[in-house]
Amino acid sequence: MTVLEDIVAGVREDLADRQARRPLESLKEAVAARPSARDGVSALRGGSGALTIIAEVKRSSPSKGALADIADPAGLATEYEAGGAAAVSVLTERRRFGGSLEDLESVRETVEIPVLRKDFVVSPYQVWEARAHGADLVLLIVAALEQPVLTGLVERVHSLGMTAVVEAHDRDEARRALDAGARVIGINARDLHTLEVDRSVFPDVADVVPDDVVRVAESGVRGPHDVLDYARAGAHAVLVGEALVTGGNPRAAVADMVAAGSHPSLRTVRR
Ligand SMILES: O=P(O)(O)OC[C@@H](O)[C@@H](O)c1c[nH]c2ccccc12
Repeated sequence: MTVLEDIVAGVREDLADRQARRPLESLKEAVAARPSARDGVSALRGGSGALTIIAEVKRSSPSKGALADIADPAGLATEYEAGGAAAVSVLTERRRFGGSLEDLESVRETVEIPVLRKDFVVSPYQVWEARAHGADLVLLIVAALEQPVLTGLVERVHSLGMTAVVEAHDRDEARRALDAGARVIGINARDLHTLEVDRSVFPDVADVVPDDVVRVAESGVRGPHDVLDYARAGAHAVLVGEALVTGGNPRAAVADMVAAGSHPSLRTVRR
């Protein structure tokens, strides 16, 4: 079993428990009572042509173990927003990442910027759940999904007014993401089967993603230098977790990355 398969097996068990406790009808009622989702595409594209930052609330990871306690996820998200983040990503997977839907809910209640549910979504139930707890964007991982299921989930996310961030790790997966109707593609430098990070994945995969689709570079961003490299390689947005939760000053760390992403030298290379 690869790491990804192992994580998804655990996710399916937890999902079955939640489904047994709360019927889909109840989630649908909660969704109907919510204000509409915020526009994730506009937020990630930014206004001025500068690269945008998605800052992640991440307690632990399968590759590094515990990263940060994060007793107050909403407080952390507020720091991210103050630093200039365009969106907040909240890990909701419990077993390996220490997240929860309560984290998602509390972040959504606190910040004005769009919020991404980061999890291993395999069923429409989780999409309803995401919206019921306030998500504006939902991650879908190509490597974890058969093509018809992926397409169905993208449609469900969009039909609920949210934006799917469809994650790919190679060119074939990026083509599958486009075929499934993705308007935002996350290009993950980390291989979810082995957990290896390879920053050369982004330029290789970005090549098959047209300019009208938002390109998000994910994982392994250590600081402003990596942000600048990804911007030069054509990223519209960069998703950062570990470097922000372990650095001690999340607001300043985001602000430094935002500054790197608006560097004047980028104006000639980016659209
Ligand atoms: O902590 P990092 O290396 O900055 O990575 C953040 C994010 O890209 C990573 O958490 C991630 C990317 N894709 C995922 C899919 C599931 C869980 C987590 C992820």
